[in-house]
Amino acid sequence: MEKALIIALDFNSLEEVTAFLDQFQEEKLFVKVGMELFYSAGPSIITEIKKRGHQIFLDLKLHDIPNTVKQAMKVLAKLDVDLVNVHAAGGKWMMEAALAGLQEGTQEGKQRPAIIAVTQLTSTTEEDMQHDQRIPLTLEQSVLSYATLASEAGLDGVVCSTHEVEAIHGKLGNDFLTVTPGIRMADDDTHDQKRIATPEKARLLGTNSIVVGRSITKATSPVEAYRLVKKAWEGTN
Ligand SMILES: O=C(O)c1cc(=O)[nH]c(=O)n1[C@@H]1O[C@H](COP(=O)(O)O)[C@@H](O)[C@H]1O
Repeated sequence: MEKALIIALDFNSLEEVTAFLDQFQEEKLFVKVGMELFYSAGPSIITEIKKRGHQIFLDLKLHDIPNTVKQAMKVLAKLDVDLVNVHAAGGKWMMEAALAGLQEGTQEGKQRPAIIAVTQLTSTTEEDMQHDQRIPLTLEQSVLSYATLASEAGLDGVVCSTHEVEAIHGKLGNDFLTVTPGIRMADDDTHDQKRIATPEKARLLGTNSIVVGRSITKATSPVEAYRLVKKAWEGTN
């Protein structure tokens, strides 16, 4: 997967998505469809976005017993998406089953969507993790351990914060994808995100792709905000 700036389309209707995308005219984007949009608009939202030529990260963060995740992935493979995800906390068998389902569901001659595992959410601090999940490790150790499991299961990469990217690439190589949300420009509201970085910092740390939602979608001018983030991410400012 090419390095990308992925816009999180956290809207709840096709109308809102269309109004947002129309502002970008012919420009081809990489967008993320998450739970809010998928649950409200249904699978046809994927066809609508694809018709416009955009790439899609379908972020449903599957986490269930291996058979359930495998069968769900088989169904998702029929949708024309480029990237999907699961929670690494579901374990290695579950991740192997997710990959197998995706492979089985992908039509012959078509490319299988890339699959990555969420490690520790970017809204989680080390203290939260140790207290709520009872994991007696540093946050980086936990992320690295989940990333190693995901790699052993044959997945293409992980969702993590920029703070763990160097450790992951150091252990698992630069081809193992790191997709990092929690991206904010220096003056932006951080909202519920805890492990954050600017797009410049993400680039310098070697992140493969960044995910940006509210800093673009809630901006007064989303197109202008997108251009600023893109320049910083690509190092062309
Ligand atoms: O899997 C994700 O995309 C994800 C994982 C994670 O650890 N943190 C995280 O914020 N996300 C998603 O990335 C997006 C970030 O949105 P903003 O905080 O608005 O930029 C949201 O759609 C989240 O669901």
